[in-house]
Amino acid sequence: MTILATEGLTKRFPRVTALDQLSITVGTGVTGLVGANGAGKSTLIKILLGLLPATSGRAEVLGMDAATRGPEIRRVVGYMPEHECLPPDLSATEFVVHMAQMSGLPRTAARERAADILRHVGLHEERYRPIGGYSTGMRQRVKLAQALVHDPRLVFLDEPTNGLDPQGRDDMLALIRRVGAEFGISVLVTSHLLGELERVCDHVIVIDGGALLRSSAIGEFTQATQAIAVEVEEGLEPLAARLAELGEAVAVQGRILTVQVRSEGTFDAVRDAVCDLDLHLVRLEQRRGRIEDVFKEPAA
Ligand SMILES: Nc1ncnc2c1ncn2[C@@H]1O[C@H](COP(=O)(O)OP(=O)(O)OP(=O)(O)O)[C@@H](O)[C@H]1O
Repeated sequence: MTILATEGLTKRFPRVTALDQLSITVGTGVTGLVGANGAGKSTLIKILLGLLPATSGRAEVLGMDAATRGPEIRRVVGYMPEHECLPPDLSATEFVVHMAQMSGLPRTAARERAADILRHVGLHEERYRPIGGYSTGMRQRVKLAQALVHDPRLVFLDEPTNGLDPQGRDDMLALIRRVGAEFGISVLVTSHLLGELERVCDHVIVIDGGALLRSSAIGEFTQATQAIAVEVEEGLEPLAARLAELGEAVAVQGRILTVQVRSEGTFDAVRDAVCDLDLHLVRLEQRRGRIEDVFKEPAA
């Protein structure tokens, strides 16, 4: 089922083309939107919400034209903006209750719903304290809670892991996975890091300079960008030669041999070659794809 689609979507600012003839289709589940800073991710989200007019082309969300039906779209879509937007003097509870009421819930229902959602995102006693004293991780959770409080069908999360430490990132990614899997809400989440989106997304769209670079199910993506790094005490060259003979794509970089994962058999081939040549293995690890690698791949 199509959740949103764009066709030839273009947005020109006076000095820059932020979106350039972008045509994408997004289905249910968790979809990652990846691109370097300035690639046009936030601009796309604002157009989809009906907050910014496109220069040309079309954008549709849940079957509604974003150019004319922004308020209706915003009623059923949650939005977690990238930038800091929280009132420091209010508590998380006061703020999220307010946002729930703004979306039309009566006060009692708004209070109940806010308490539930704040618990789901992992804010407990601290939800009664002013937001001004919160850590970045807590603030990101409040932003996520307000995006979910009106029980949307779809949420747009703009760089939700920004500014978080590694543990905070992992927690936020796990939360995003739960939003998609347990709450059944479709998610469009942006990041400039492909590696972190790989862990939570069903589908990934990569944009660069406002244009589509690639759109694939996550399986195809990781396969295209996966590699194994092998280090042995001695005998890296013979190992590389053996694997090349077997048809594997290998590259030696210093003490590390990189083998592209082209099929499930690649892991076995590396293991068997190391055994056959009687080499001492120091390291065998999976390399995650980096966005730079994807940028070198032709668009699918
Ligand atoms: N209101 C605006 N006026 C002029 N230029 C803008 C405006 N909004 C965005 N841009 C420009 O459009 C391009 C795309 O910006 P956008 O914020 O969509 O990128 P992004 O992929 O979300 O990156 P980031 O994560 O850094 O925000 C950038 O070159 C940006 O400077």
